[in-house]
Amino acid sequence: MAKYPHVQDQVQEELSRELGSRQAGVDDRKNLPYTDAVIHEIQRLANIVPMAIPHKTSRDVTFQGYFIKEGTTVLPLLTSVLYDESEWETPHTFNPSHFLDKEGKFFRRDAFMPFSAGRRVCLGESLAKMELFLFFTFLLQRFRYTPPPGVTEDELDLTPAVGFTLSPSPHELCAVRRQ
Ligand code: HEM
Repeated sequence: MAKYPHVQDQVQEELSRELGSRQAGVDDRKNLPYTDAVIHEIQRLANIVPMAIPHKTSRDVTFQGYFIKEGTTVLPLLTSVLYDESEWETPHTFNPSHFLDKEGKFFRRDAFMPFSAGRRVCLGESLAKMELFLFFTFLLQRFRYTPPPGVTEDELDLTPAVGFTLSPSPHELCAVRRQ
């Protein structure tokens, strides 16, 4: 967020306008389209589970012209969908407009699948979405985030640490209490 101060301003403006000093509840999501779009865009670009979980075909299957034999290990590459250049206007750039229509209303995108898809989709999807919304709004209502003194936004290295998941590399950030 610190690298995108205008985004932080717009989220905080929407939170103040719609909620005043009241804390957001899960039902507020529909009244906070910009905030919702920002959370979705963070999840899309952060791509924290790039390879989902390995699966195995339970029978022979032909998928998009390719024959896949029963018992084949399949790794769904979620990155290929979340960064698909034919699906997203700016696939490699943070852009909440990916989830906003011309009137500024939130809209879903089929290519948004950080929780994967199908029968083995993440079981915790609803819980995780609820938690992300409540944590994010709670923190943005109370704090403004900036780079540490002496560091410019361009100097912040947001390159993730790569493992089974992509997670933020250790870095310092200031959380300044809002009035
Ligand atoms: C932002 C948070 C989360 C993300 C991005 C995420 C993403 C994923 C992904 C990509 C998979 C693999 C699905 C597949 O193999 O096709 C998965 C599986 C799973 N997730 Fe999550 N997850 C999150 C949070 C959670 C939470 C909070 C829980 C539980 C409370 C949870 C429980 C599970 C379980 C049980 C599976 C295995 C489902 C199965 O194999 O049938 N996840 N998750």
